[in-house]
Amino acid sequence: MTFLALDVGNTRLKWAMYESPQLGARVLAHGAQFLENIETLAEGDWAALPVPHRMLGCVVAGDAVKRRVEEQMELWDTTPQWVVSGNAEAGLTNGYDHPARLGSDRWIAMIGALQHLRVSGRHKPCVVVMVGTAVTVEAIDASGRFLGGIILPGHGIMLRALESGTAGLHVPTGEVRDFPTNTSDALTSGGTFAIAGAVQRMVENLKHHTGEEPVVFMTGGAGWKMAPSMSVQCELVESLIFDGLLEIASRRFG
Ligand SMILES: Nc1ncnc2c1ncn2[C@@H]1O[C@H](COP(=O)(O)OP(=O)(O)O)[C@@H](O)[C@H]1O
Ligand SMILES: CC(C)(COP(=O)(O)O)[C@@H](O)C(=O)NCCC(=O)O
Ligand SMILES: [K+]
Repeated sequence: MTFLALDVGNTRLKWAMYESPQLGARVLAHGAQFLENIETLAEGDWAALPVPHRMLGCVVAGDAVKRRVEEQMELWDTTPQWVVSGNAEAGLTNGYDHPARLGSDRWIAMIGALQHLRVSGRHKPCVVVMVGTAVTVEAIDASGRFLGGIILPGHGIMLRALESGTAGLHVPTGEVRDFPTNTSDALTSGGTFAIAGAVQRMVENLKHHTGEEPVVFMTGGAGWKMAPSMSVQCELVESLIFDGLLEIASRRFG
């Protein structure tokens, strides 16, 4: 029973086709497209794929984008199913004031993180960092309760905000340096330290709250860029959202 997993963020649509909707299922094909290229999927990347029997996805890019994705899925007669954040799912409980208002990508990445903790036999609090268009940093206690999380701008938005709000900050991308001595390095290091510092703060908050050192997972399109600059130890798991989608799919369709 083939299974298509979709993660539609504010910059890119990421997809993966699996042999079955089960944890550990073999990946048959995967890819990513910028949102402006969604219309190429049915006649491009997806044209030669086997028909997915089931589909599960998350979309945080708005209803218009969701409709454009569903149009491409008309290639098959597979019903699109989109995850929404709830009160509880797959061992995770939601501490948000309005659970359904939590971004579904955040909810699913946390479910993926709990799955990683389970298979490695660790019963610990964890922090989940997603570095995409925006950056999110979530805190989960050892019982699987999502306590809360923060949202900050990603690298691109930080740079664009500074460029558009100032006269003198139109410069090429720089390097991350401890003590930047030019504008390019100052901007690149500033963005990187903002994210690394926010994660460190959340780790401290959670450690203080639970009395235990949390496990830190990081994911998202720009996760690899942040990894060398993190000030706390963290595990880079590129597939966290897909692992979460597979976990949910296993329970719903498996
Ligand atoms: N090859 C790449 N293509 C697109 N974005 C990339 C790439 N490598 C790194 N990035 C960074 O990742 C971010 C997009 O990550 P992604 O996880 O796709 O975001 P979202 O889930 O919000 O769509 C971009 O802002 C960019 O900084
Ligand atoms: C925080 C987000 C913008 C992250 O989006 P992304 O960077 O993955 O494109 C998204 O999860 C979202 O729109 N959340 C809804 C608000 C909330 O989670 O509180
Ligand atoms: K995302």
